[in-house]
Amino acid sequence: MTIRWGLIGAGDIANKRVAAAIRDDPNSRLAAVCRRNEPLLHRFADEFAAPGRFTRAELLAASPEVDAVYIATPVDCHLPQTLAAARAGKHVLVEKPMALDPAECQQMLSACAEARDGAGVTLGVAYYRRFYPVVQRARALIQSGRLGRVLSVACVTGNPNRFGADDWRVQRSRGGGGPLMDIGSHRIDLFLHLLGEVHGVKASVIDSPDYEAEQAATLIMRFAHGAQGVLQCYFGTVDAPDRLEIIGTDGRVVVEDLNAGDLTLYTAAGQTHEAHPPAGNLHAPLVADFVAALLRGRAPTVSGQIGKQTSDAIQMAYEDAGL
Ligand SMILES: NC(=O)C1=CN([C@@H]2O[C@H](COP(=O)(O)OP(=O)(O)OC[C@H]3O[C@@H](n4cnc5c(N)ncnc54)[C@H](OP(=O)(O)O)[C@@H]3O)[C@@H](O)[C@H]2O)C=CC1
Ligand SMILES: O=C1CO[C@H](CO)[C@@H](O)[C@@H]1O
Repeated sequence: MTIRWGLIGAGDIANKRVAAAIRDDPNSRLAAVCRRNEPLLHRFADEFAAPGRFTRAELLAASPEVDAVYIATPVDCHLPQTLAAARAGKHVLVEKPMALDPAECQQMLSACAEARDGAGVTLGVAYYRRFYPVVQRARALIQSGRLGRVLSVACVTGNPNRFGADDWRVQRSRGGGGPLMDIGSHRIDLFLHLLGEVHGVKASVIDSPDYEAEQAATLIMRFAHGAQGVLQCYFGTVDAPDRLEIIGTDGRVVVEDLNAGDLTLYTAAGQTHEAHPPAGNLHAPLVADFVAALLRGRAPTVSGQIGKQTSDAIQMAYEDAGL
């Protein structure tokens, strides 16, 4: 069976990765695209050979030619567009962060559970970093006991863009926050994947002189087995740091650049280097996993419930920082 996708949002990430991931997936077809700018809509739909073209998300969602909707719009659109898709009985894979706050995530979960007269539709969130080979290797090292008792996982991330106040990513009403929402969210999902449930969050933020959202955020999180997660995230850095370090009582793992995938393992026996680069389009395993979930009747790896846990942690952080 082939999943006929409707893609809502045809901007940066749709153009760079999402449409190609759908086009290249053997069990998927890009059936329709939606954005409000009509000339750009046709240009995008022509490039990816999508027959259906819509300027209103609810019309795409209602199309009988669409089985599942991929939402790649600014964060404030995720809730209304998920509700429209769920009401039309369509499965939803939504970009990260899942929504502006946990209350919105809950509305999305409820709408998807109640869809199709209570039978429900599948909801997934695009935290694709779980599929990185280097992340899978780091998780296996933790689970094998090779690192001993894990004391902490730390991530540093930055985006060098100098965002202006008119960019949705730095407007609380449109992006929900700044770097914590935009790039910190990916790393919180990694912490959840590596360490389990979050038990508490302490946070501090630095305001930006140029826009409403924070420019920097530092979080210390407590996880289920007592380990801590330490997250630093920034907008306006000189380059794009993307570092992971795991410290255990018997071993330490350093991944200088998660997108490159080189891992160094330090143990009492010395250090070893391993290469686990991601293969091709980073969104391809995410789309393949969601399609497999639909075809096999299982939950996607990053379900809506899992995606909401990151939003819960972000809300705890903003509250602790007094925002
Ligand atoms: N997973 C990842 O690594 C990445 C994820 N993202 C996430 O993807 C999402 C989109 O980001 P990005 O592509 O950078 O954003 P852009 O601003 O580049 O693109 C947004 C797109 O959404 C469309 N859009 C906006 N409002 C509506 C609406 N009401 N109805 C239909 N279409 C609309 C815009 O077109 P128009 O104005 O014509 O409607 C545009 O095509 C965000 O959640 C972001 O966090 C982004 C980058 C990387
Ligand atoms: O990983 C990413 C790359 O940068 C983008 C812009 O800050 C993010 O939205 C995205 O999640």
